[in-house]
Amino acid sequence: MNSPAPVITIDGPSGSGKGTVAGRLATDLKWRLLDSGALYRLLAFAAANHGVALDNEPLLSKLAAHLDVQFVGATNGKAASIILEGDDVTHAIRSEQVAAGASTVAALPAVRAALLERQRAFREFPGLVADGRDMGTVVFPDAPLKIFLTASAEERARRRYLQLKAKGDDVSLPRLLEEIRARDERDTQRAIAPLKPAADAIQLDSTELSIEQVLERIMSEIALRDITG
Ligand SMILES: Nc1ncnc2c1ncn2[C@@H]1O[C@H](COP(=O)(O)OP(=O)(O)OP(=O)(O)O)[C@@H](O)[C@H]1O
Ligand SMILES: Nc1ccn([C@H]2C[C@H](O)[C@@H](COP(=O)(O)O)O2)c(=O)n1
Repeated sequence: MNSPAPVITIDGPSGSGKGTVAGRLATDLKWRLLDSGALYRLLAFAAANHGVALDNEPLLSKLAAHLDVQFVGATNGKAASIILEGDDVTHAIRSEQVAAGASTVAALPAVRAALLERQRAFREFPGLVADGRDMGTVVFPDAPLKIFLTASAEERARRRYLQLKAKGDDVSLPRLLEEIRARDERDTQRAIAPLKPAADAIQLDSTELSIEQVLERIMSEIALRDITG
């Protein structure tokens, strides 16, 4: 039997650097990228547009199954733009408000079930880098390399603060820390597919590491396992 395309999963809490590292890896390896958080963000955003409450599980799961979304320019690396129902929402889905909504709808089992196959469909040769919360535990349990990337909540809030400030947003560091802690709590405590390292994941604390150092560590794990697409 032919082996499926290899997958490198990168899971971890908000602000640990998953998206940045996954995007860089996908670009360097020339593999596809799955930003699974974007799907939950898109669903929360679409729910607000359609006036669907964030606890209406039957309607949200229908919306998730029929989400009209295109990742434009997403052959590898990050999608250049994300189009939802014809509108460019690339930047709009990145707010902390949408993130909180995403974390809320993500706790609903029917929503996760509706998005499962859509995520698995990203797996194509030469390979896939998948970033999220349950990539290694639920979506791609057979991935040959699983990374669980963490950093202290204070460092993650500081990174988010710098990121939003650079975009010109008016932000408060204590408020961001509070939001990060609330999201950590929701993502780790939910009953279904909670944020946790897979038993065979490599745990990497990036609090005191640069992005380049994180990438070097992951590249050495790829070489060690002889992973090729
Ligand atoms: N090791 C690092 N050192 C310093 N800054 C970092 C590091 N890793 C990521 N960053 C910066 O932190 C910010 C958040 O990173 P990123 O968006 O990749 O996190 P994330 O884990 O994907 O978060 P989320 O789950 O909320 O999308 C970005 O501005 C990124 O450049
Ligand atoms: N695999 C995933 C990806 C994301 N989520 C939820 C939980 C997050 O707080 C939220 C936004 O994700 P982000 O874009 O910040 O990575 O979406 C999840 O439950 N499972």
